[in-house]
Amino acid sequence: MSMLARIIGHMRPLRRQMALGLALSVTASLASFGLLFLSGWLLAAAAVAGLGGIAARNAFNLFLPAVGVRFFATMRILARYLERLVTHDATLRLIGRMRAWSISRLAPQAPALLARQRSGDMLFRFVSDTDRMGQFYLEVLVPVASAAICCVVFVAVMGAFSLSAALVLAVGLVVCGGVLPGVAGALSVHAMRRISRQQDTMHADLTEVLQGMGEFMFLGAGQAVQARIAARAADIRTERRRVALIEGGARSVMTVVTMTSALGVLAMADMACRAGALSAACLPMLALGGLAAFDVLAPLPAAWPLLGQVHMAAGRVFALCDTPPSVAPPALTRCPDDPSCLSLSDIGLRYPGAERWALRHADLSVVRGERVALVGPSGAGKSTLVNLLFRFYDYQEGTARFGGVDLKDVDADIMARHVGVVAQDFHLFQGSIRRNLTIACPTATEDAMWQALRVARLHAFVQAEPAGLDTLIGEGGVRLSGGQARRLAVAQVVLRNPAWIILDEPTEGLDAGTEHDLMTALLSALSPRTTLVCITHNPAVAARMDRVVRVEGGRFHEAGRAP
Ligand SMILES: Nc1ncnc2c1ncn2[C@@H]1O[C@H](COP(=O)(O)OP(=O)(O)OP(=O)(O)O)[C@@H](O)[C@H]1O
Repeated sequence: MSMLARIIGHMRPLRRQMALGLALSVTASLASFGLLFLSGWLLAAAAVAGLGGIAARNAFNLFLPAVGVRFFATMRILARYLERLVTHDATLRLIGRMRAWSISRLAPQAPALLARQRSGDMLFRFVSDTDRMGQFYLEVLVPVASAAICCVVFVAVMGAFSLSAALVLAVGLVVCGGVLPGVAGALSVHAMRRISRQQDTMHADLTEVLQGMGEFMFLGAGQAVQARIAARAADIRTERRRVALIEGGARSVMTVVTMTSALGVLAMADMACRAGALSAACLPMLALGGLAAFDVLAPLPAAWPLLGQVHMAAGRVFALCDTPPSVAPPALTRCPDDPSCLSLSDIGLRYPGAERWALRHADLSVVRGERVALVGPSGAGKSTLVNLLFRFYDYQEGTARFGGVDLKDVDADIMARHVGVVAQDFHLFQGSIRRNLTIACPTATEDAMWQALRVARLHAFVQAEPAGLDTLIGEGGVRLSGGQARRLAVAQVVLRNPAWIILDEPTEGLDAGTEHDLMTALLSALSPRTTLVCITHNPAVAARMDRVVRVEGGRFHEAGRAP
């Protein structure tokens, strides 16, 4: 299916509102035309009445065009206002729908998707590309469809007075509405593509710079990055200038064609008048109508290049959203019978595109209430256990059962209900400590929040802050130290009180005293039924667990049990 057909498919639920928007746009343009058309008649009527005295005044109906002019003037204002209201509302709804749809398609692909894509790129897809796809209705479909409908009406009205004038008008409208914008669009397509590509990369670069500003500075790469972004911005400016020149040129030629056509219409009407087929009073009416007809074409030079942009944006969004998720969703979702035991048997997991197996012939069994330390060299496959449990990546060999059901039948939402994780690269959200705790557990009371902070040994710090729970922690928790941020992540999990807790290096960045206090508070706060898996390089933390499992060569090796 073509890109535009797919966008139109997304517009289907809004079709009534969109059709109303188009109808209002057509009404406003017809009213505009009618206004000038009748104004010509009114001018002629006034002139005749002025020149001819009472007899002429009586012979010429001044009242009808005057009423018509007022009617069309009011109609134009009203229809234009309502059109803006309806079409903009429909566009915003369409953009909202496109965004919701793309998020629903992308969510099952994360985080495998993020391993392949730059986050700035993704942001651009969500914001600019979906915006542009929404503009298809407002800035392409409505102007083009409205122009096509109105032009047929204008030519028909003109034809009722003079066929030759209508023919001249039709030729002018086709040249201005079809040929010139089409040529301008074709000439600018290359520049538009380049702008789009450069913008894409620039947004991704900018996001990377904002996220890793410190690292760029440490690596002495700040100036090189700035220069790269400036070069892209300059390239975009040059291409924009080219597009503006092409569009400006098209508009200038359109003005010439408009004037020539209006003169042509006047000439044809004059000939008809001389031949006695038309009254002289109709001449100003047809001349002004001929001019007014071209107003409806004004948005078209911008609409064609935008169509190209919409096509590109839709291509990118659909390509991303159509990528099948790296892990197929369960055909039939099942809830674990007892969400506190895990059994892995002969598991083999290889990341997409990787040569090596992260886990191979791996067996592990963890039962309710156990406290297990996962230790082992860096890159051995410890954190891969989390990816496997949440099925961020699929395992290719063996069987895994969680709470008695096959892991392939449990989706990430159900897993999140039972398992709380503090990942190695945990993320805190912009805003306050309260907001971060509320995201983890929306129903948590203030007392529960303080209790969780106490277990995570963060309460003293939060109490000392003037804003307490409302202390702002900045983007990603930048206003917290590394150890404070990690303890807040631990507090989030404690607050959720899941049946399973997995902590990846929970004490990283903590001094020995705080580390000891945190583990003591955590172990005594957990219910004996809660299972705890601690991934750690710290022997002191491992020593506090019931069992130590060593991960090496992609396998789990029993390394000791507490007496
Ligand atoms: N998303 C990924 N895509 C491809 N390969 C990955 C990915 N995540 C991890 N790996 C690879 O899988 C192997 C196991 O990684 P894992 O993160 O499980 O190690 P780890 O034991 O937790 O290491 P560390 O103690 O350093 O955190 C490594 O060789 C790593 O390069």
